[in-house]
Amino acid sequence: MLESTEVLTTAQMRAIESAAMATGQATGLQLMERAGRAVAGQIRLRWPKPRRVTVLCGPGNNGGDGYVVARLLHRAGWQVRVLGTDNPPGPDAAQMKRQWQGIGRIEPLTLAVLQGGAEGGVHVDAIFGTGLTRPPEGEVAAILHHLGRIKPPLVAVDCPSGLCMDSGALLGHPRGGGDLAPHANVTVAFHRPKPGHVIGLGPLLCGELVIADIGLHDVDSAPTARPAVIWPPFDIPRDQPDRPPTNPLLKQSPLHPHKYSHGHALILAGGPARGGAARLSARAALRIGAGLVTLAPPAEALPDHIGQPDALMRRAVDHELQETLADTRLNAICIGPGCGIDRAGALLADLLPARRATVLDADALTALSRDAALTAALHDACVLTPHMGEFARLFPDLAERLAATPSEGPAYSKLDAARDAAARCGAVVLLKGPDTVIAAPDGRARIHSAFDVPWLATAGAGDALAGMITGLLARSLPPLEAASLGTLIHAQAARLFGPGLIADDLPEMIPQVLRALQKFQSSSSVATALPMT
Ligand SMILES: NC(=O)C1=CN([C@@H]2O[C@H](COP(=O)(O)OP(=O)(O)OC[C@H]3O[C@@H](n4cnc5c(N)ncnc54)[C@H](O)[C@@H]3O)[C@@H](O)[C@H]2O)[C@@H](O)CC1
Ligand SMILES: Nc1ncnc2c1ncn2[C@@H]1O[C@H](COP(=O)(O)OP(=O)(O)O)[C@@H](O)[C@H]1O
Ligand SMILES: [K+]
Repeated sequence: MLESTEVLTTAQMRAIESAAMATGQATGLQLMERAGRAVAGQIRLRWPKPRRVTVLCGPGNNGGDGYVVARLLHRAGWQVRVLGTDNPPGPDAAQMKRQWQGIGRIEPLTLAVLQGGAEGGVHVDAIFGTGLTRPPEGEVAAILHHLGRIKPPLVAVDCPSGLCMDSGALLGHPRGGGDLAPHANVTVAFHRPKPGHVIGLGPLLCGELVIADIGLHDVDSAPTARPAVIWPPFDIPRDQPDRPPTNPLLKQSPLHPHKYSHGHALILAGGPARGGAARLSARAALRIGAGLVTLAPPAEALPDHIGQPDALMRRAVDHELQETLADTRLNAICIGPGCGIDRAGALLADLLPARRATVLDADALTALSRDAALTAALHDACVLTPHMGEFARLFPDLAERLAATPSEGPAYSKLDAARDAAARCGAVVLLKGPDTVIAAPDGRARIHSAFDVPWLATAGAGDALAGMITGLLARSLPPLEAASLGTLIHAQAARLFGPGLIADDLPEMIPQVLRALQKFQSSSSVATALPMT
């Protein structure tokens, strides 16, 4: 069972550590001992019988953790080999290094020495952690490349070395490239995950991520703008002022709720023979709990939409929306899926000034990217749901920064890009992918990691997501919450269905996800995470 948690940037983590030390909560040495103990403990949990281990120690405090791991595994009967850099480390790491030197020797951290040892055994990567500022080079780069090639059982201390923990990028490597970087079986990180553990290459390179408690809870008063991560498989964050929403099915606002108090979603569809995408959105909006859903194609395409589901209402909307929007009960609009770019542009010109809660997806995003006046009319009740291609059309400079090979840390991240985009356009931006980042204009952000459901990348999945978010907006959830909960339910629906999923299955899985959420909420008052099997 995983719980949602906050993600801290490396700067925030350093601030917390400094505060802990400054207030006398813990010394640096104690924190390092706890960090090393946590890693050694995880290793012994996985390999209970002592065996050979090679600990690779870098020049900073990450290396200091490595010397602690070496000492504790030696004490537990392991056959420990240590390779380390010969620089003078900071005082805490120096102390840990001396303690190890009282037990065993330190061989130079070079590829030749590493290859010269007996093969096999567990490897511990304690070369670089949060202090990585530039791409590894020379001997260290050669060692990391070698580890990526031979793939030994590898335990990473805080992160696989070379990974930028703020972005999930490998410094010095083109984005997305990392075939020969170390792939850890398990990464033991401290106190809280960092963005790089859950976005970019992080999930690929970290393996199983274990967050170890090193006693920093009492000083957790990090600076502002903390993103909350929403983990798979499913969870409800707690103790957070910006916690994701409670299940709208349980939200009984008026005394005698009726369908209109559950909102009325309008899904704007496109011309003849292109209505499938909008129907998927409409079905998802209905299933997620909008009181009413109206599908609105142009008159000539209305006949395309006869048939199931009967719960869906249909009405023709041709070129203008003002008359339709005069019905103020229409409180959430979805525009884009299968809409056609020209039609989306024309309708947006009416829609955006009305300042109704709106999801803009697909063709609506392309229309936006072609018309600066439309972009200027975006407002804080809008949710934009671009994939990376659409994002690049809307925010080319941000996409370019995100695509550039990072030469120094902290590298520009998907989290930075979504936040910058949201601040710039004044709307919630949901940047899709296996690592979906959702950001609000005020800097609040959520990461939803769905690397475990690659089958969600299927045609029409985005249309279903747009519909889910629209349905939640109709239920009066604020835009950031609707986008977050929609993303969560979307991925969980895919997870429950399993491989073989097509987008049509997603709306049909929603009841099962909602039932689990409802059961959890009625039994535990949002205090603990939902166990999902
Ligand atoms: N600060 C603390 O109190 C704690 C820190 N801990 C550990 O300390 C780590 C952070 O320690 P540091 O800040 O010392 O940083 P690191 O140990 O990650 O490495 C920083 C060192 O490497 C050098 N360096 C950076 N990039 C390099 C490159 N490409 N090539 C060669 N040298 C490079 C830096 O100049 C610095 O000397 C964490 O990841 C964690 O493992 C833990 O012990 C818990 C407590
Ligand atoms: N590798 C992946 N693993 C998990 N989810 C993914 C992956 N790639 C994409 N997704 C998700 O699948 C959905 C695809 O949406 P989108 O790209 O808009 O597709 P479409 O336009 O065909 O509907 C998004 O929710 C996205 O976050
Ligand atoms: K490391």
